[in-house]
Amino acid sequence: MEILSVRNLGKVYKAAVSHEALSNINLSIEEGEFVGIMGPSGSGKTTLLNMISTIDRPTSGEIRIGGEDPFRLSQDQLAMFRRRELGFVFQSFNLLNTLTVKENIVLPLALDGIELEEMNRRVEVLADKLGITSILNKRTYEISGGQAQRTAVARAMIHVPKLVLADEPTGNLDSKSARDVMEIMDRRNKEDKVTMLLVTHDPVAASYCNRVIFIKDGQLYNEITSGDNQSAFYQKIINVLSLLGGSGHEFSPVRH
Ligand SMILES: Nc1ncnc2c1ncn2[C@@H]1O[C@H](COP(=O)(O)OP(=O)(O)OP(=O)(O)O)[C@@H](O)[C@H]1O
Repeated sequence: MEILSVRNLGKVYKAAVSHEALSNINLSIEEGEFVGIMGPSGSGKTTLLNMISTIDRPTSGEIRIGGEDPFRLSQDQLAMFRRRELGFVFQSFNLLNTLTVKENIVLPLALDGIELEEMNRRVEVLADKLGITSILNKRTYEISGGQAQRTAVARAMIHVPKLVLADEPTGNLDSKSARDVMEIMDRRNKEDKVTMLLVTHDPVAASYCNRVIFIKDGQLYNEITSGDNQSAFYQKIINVLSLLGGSGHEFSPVRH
């Protein structure tokens, strides 16, 4: 089943000088896929993710998530749609530091009026899978960056969304924690069939995906799919990145 469909998508930022950040983007993501988006700085990755997240509106074209066009919904319906159908993982974790780890994770369920017992049951199962059971009652300032990101992954998945969107989820992590987080996302994708879309500069993170889509200057540039061998896929990613070019920090240092 197709979870995400993007058709002829375009985005123009209107300012004193208008800027066409994306043009004619077409892509489709099937249920259970784990897809990466890569491209040089300024190529339009965040713009694309913001529109799929429904945070920003396209200038042209169409986005459908689970068959629904979110931009046709009213403000209230859209807020509910985001809360129920999407899960978000950001580079900066976006956890509320007055709450405990557990309270952060159950927040989407609490907002939806799910009963306490059911919330506890779900959080226990997920915390066990993500290896964060022992920190559930800690405040977020008492945990490490890697633990914070695992907490954010749990929060993004607790309500079983149709699509989890991740923007540089390993951006603020050391290489060991980055791998841990990617392995956790990979396992949830494989075992629970969570559909995930990830924007990243990090070829190691991207090598966990089934498919990586490259964009350049606001247009689709190339797409590669993973075989069974993650190291070979990593090398394929590096090869496309070197063809794509780029001005600097975005493809280095290579953490391998
Ligand atoms: N709100 C905005 N107003 C005007 N131009 C914008 C706005 N947001 C982004 N842009 C421009 O659109 C282009 C794409 O930006 P975007 O942030 O999507 O790139 P990116 O690929 O995510 O870059 P990075 O990897 O550096 O985060 C850039 O040229 C950027 O300057």
